[in-house]
Amino acid sequence: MTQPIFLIGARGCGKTTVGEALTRACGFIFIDTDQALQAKAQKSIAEIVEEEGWSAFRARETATLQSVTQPATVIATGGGIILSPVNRDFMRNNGIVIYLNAPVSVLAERLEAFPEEAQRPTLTGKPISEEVHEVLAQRDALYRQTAHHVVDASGAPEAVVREILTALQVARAS
Ligand SMILES: Nc1ncnc2c1ncn2[C@@H]1O[C@H](COP(=O)(O)OP(=O)(O)OP(=O)(O)O)[C@@H](O)[C@H]1O
Ligand SMILES: O=C(O)C1=C[C@@H](O)[C@@H](O)[C@H](O)C1
Ligand SMILES: [Mg+2]
Repeated sequence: MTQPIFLIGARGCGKTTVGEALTRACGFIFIDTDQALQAKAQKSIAEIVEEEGWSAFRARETATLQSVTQPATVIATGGGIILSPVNRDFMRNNGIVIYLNAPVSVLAERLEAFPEEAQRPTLTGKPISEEVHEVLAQRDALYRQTAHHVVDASGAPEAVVREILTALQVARAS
């Protein structure tokens, strides 16, 4: 199996962290759309949003998603990639989509410890745990409808990788 693997989920669910570990486990190449987009723009996401607005960021995100997609690649996406129907269809039709699902309390704890504001400018202007709650309520259904597999992402990265590999093997065997 060399189909690309897309990791989707809320900010802080571990797409980047788990994606790097999954890449090592399956011998694929790792790409992170947030990192690729910032490298191409030579600006942080916070700077892009400040100078060009969220809709320009979203357009860059769609172009990045399409340009990085290739076989044998684990693609960690930005938390809002599923907002666009074009992105949702693209991922479902061009690879295997895994939703890293974690409760608000776990997400908020991780984001409070590692806010990385240059990559995660505020979406609502509210405190982190309120924002995580509000944004996940709006997006959870979109993550679920886009995913081929939903995986519990609240454990350690190695445990999440094991769950993903199990889901992929079960899918291949059936
Ligand atoms: N499974 C995990 N267990 C414990 N800590 C984790 C886990 N996954 C990620 N973290 C920590 O939580 C923080 C956020 O993780 P990460 O950057 O991988 O999330 P993300 O889903 O890529 O977020 P974003 O959508 O903003 O890119 C990191 O500092 C990381 O060390
Ligand atoms: O949840 C979101 O909408 C975002 C998540 C980050 O990964 C970045 O893609 C950006 O900060 C937007
Ligand atoms: Mg990330």
